[in-house]
Amino acid sequence: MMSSIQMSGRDELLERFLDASSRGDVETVSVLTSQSRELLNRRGDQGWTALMLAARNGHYEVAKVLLSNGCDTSVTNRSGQTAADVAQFWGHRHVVRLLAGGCDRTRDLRHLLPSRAAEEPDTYFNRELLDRKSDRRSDSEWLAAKQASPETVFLLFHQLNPLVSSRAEDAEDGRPDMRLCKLRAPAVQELLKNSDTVVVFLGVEKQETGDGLLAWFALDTEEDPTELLKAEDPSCFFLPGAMPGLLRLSDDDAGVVAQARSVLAWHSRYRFCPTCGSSTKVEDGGYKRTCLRAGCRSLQGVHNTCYPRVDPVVIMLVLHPDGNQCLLGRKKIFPPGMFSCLAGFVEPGEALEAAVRREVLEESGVQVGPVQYVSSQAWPMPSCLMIGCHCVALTTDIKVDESEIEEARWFTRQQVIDALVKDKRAVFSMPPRQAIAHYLLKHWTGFNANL
Ligand SMILES: NC(=O)C1=CN([C@@H]2O[C@H](COP(=O)(O)OP(=O)(O)OC[C@H]3O[C@@H](n4cnc5c(N)ncnc54)[C@H](OP(=O)(O)O)[C@@H]3O)[C@@H](O)[C@H]2O)C=CC1
Ligand SMILES: [Mg+2]
Ligand SMILES: [Mg+2]
Ligand SMILES: [Mg+2]
Ligand SMILES: [Zn+2]
Repeated sequence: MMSSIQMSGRDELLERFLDASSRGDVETVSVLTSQSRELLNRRGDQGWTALMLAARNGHYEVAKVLLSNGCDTSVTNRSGQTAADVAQFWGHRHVVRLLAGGCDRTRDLRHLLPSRAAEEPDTYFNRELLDRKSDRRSDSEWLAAKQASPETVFLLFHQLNPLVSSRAEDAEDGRPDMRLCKLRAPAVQELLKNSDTVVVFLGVEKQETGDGLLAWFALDTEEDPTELLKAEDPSCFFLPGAMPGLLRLSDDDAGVVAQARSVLAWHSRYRFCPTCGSSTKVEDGGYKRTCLRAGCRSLQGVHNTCYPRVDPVVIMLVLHPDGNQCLLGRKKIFPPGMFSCLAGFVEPGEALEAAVRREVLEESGVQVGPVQYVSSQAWPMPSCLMIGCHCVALTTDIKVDESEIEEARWFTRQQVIDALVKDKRAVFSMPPRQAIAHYLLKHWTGFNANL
């Protein structure tokens, strides 16, 4: 008898508590909460908690009192909805934001990520001019015949700098003003005779010509071949330095250079077997180096020492939780005034999302919540794959890692737009249009700006 009276007393208290929450009666909710904390997360007959009822009716102040008393935001009703889901469904955005601040912010912050672009961006270095024809790489007879063919195109590199000629007439701001020199077999005969010269098969032109498939190869020489090339176009020269020289090509040439330079750079650094130090032989049209020592471990099982390497790098535009600012940093080596996205190498045993969070925290002290992949870019310096992401910050205080970054700052959307259009009010300058950082910024501003 006693216990049933106690039970009904408790139920009555719960009824009053839920009713007050539902009506937005802050005072009653506060008083009852201080009397009995166990009411906070209890469900009523319908399976709803006080927080859900407050969320249903958009009672912000009630939700605040409940949260400040330690109410659990992860409790669900019979349909599996949290209070935040209820507030979201009924369109009470201020309550959604309040609840997101309490427990699972990730869900709400996701809304700040731009939606995917309708089309894949045609990013510099990504153009696939040639068909790589990887099935032909193991056909040494076919490759030899192609190398002897007078039609075949050879791209020459000297210490990884491509042979180019200048198109002075195009030397306007930002326009490509360098074109690759396409040599034919006689010009590279002497170099091909040298057994140290590595020749990489790049692929064939997508359009067939009269004699069938037109093949392209690339080779790199350590020795300066200028003497050998005297008979060729005297205006050709080796484009010095990776940056910014490699950004001066046409999109078609840049795509071929991305492929050729990365593979050639690998050959120049991996002459010997990385497992046992023995000599290696070049196979598969320059796409493989196999150890010559019988029994070497590199010849067994899955291994990554025989094939050209690619280093994944995450590059991310970090968005402020207010949705209107983004985090950019500058390295000492950047041109004055330029700020760009933070970036860093993915480490072994790390997912992309974890790499994004770690690198942003290391370089800026900012904690990152949701991460979204956007698009990628080959970056042949020497063989990075830039993996472009947008992500949203959970914290906003900046503490720069000075060994990597000189300065990092939040910039508003308007400031990014000013920099994009090179307005005179611009407070920083954009990374070059050829860099995926530029695209990540541009795509973000296009998201809901009335450009
Ligand atoms: N396309 C674009 O828009 C952009 C491209 N990038 C490219 O991204 C790459 C990486 O960015 P970054 O910020 O430098 O990277 P991190 O932030 O990871 O830091 C670079 C440091 O990591 C070390 N490091 C070098 N190579 C590797 C590797 N393979 N794996 C792990 N750590 C390594 C080096 O240290 P130590 O010198 O002490 O050995 C280097 O100074 C760069 O090559 C850069 O050119 C960067 C920004 C924009
Ligand atoms: Mg770093
Ligand atoms: Mg970095
Ligand atoms: Mg790093
Ligand atoms: Zn070996």
